[in-house]
Parts: sequence; structure tokens; C-alpha cells
Amino acid sequence: MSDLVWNETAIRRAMQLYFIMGSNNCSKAPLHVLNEAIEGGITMFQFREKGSGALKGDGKTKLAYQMREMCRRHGVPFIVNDDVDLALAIDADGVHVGQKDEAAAAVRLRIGSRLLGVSAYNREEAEAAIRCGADYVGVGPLFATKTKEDAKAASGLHVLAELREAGITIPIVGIGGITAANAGEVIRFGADGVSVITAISLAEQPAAAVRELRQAVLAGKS
Ligand SMILES: Cc1ncc(COP(=O)(O)OP(=O)(O)O)c(N)n1
Ligand SMILES: Cc1ncsc1CCOP(=O)(O)O
Ligand SMILES: [Mg+2]
Repeated sequence: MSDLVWNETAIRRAMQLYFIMGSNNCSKAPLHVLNEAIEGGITMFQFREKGSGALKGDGKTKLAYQMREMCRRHGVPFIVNDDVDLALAIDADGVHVGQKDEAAAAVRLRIGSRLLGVSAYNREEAEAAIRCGADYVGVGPLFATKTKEDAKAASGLHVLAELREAGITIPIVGIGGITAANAGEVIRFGADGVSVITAISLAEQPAAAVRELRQAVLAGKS
């Protein structure tokens, strides 16, 4: 069992640079990309194996397990997207679900004290996620993205400010079209961190891309 202890400070810290990836998001070997991203300083990782060309069955489980091992060796929290059975089978540190996935309240009951992340597009969805026991919400897509096949229209950054002005204090990570050029603004509008797929997974040098993103996040906090 993972020995990570989650309190709000630890969650906000883990949100800072949250890398998400599946094998179909990169052009180099996924384990190599993850290793580079860890070397660069990601603070959390989500295994998101879905979409065209995604691994299934044993291949998916094997890659998830190898990635979990790599993250655990380096103290990086490992989250599984959508697949609660897989998360439990490989002893992940948490699960992330969206509005069309298994209901967050049911997931909370199944995963106990593991981390629960829930996607929210607006205030209503964020408030419902909190009622269901979410530890953090992933808000977006903030900017246009080609990575998620069924993504909604980009909301823009104002949704982050709206959530904070409504008194929502839960850790928030922004998602969708985030790069080093806009990550600082995501933080300034109220997020605790940024979650990123292609800006790292398709970077020529993932470690350097992570460092640039972290600098932008730190600048947004200052
Ligand atoms: C951190 C984070 N935020 C949002 C999402 C999106 O989840 P969802 O809406 O369920 O879409 P899929 O990723 O499952 O396609 C996320 N994965 N992570
Ligand atoms: C999973 C997900 N949920 C909302 S946007 C998105 C994709 C983000 O990918 P990228 O960082 O490449 O825009
Ligand atoms: Mg989902």
C-alpha cells in the first residue's frame, strides 16, 4: 500500500506540475518520456490510456504497473484516469474521474483514503464534486486542445476566478492547452497548479519542458 499521506498542503504541492500521459500521447517510448519528466521535476503523474491506438488488457496493465513503479521509486504520486479497477489492482495513489465516468461518490467509497480527482467545467460541477468527496478538481479545458477527442469548448481563465470568488477553496488544477506561455496566468487566476499532456509528452526534451513549466508556475505564484 502506498505510504503517501494526503492533507491539503500536500495536495496543493502535488498539483503544481501534474503530468498526464498515455502511450498514444508520445512519439518516443512512454517510459523514457516519463523518466525524463520525473527528472525535470513533475509533482504528480496520471496514467491516461485512452483514445485511438491506446493499449488494452494486459498491455495496459503492464505499462501502468511499470509507470507506477517508476513514480514510486521517485516519490511522485501516481493517479489512474477513469479505471478504478486498475487503480486498485496496481495500488495506485489515486483515481481521476470526469462527469461521464463512474460516479465520484461511488469511487470515493471504493478507493477509501486514496486521492480522488474530479473534472469540473463550471461552478455547479465543482460544488457537486466537493459534495461527493473530491480531494481536488481538474478545471478545463481552459484553452483549446487537440488531445482530448470529446473535449468541450475552451472556457477561458475566468472560470477559475469564478470558482474562487464563489468561496471554493478546494485544490484546483487547470487543464487543456496549457504551455509555459500561459501557465503563469492559470495560477494567477486561482489554480494551484497546471496539468499538461502534450507540452511535455511531445516535447523534444521533456525534462527541459518540465523545468520551463515549473518556472512559469512559480512565477505565477510570486
Ligand atoms: C487533472 C485532470 N483534469 C481533468 C481531466 C479530464 O477528465 P475527463 O473529463 O473524465 O476526461 P478524460 O481525461 O477521461 O478523457 C483529467 N483527466 N485530469
Ligand atoms: C484530458 C483533458 N481534459 C480536458 S482537456 C484535456 C487534454 C489536455 O491535453 P493538452 O495538455 O495536450 O491540451
Ligand atoms: Mg474520464
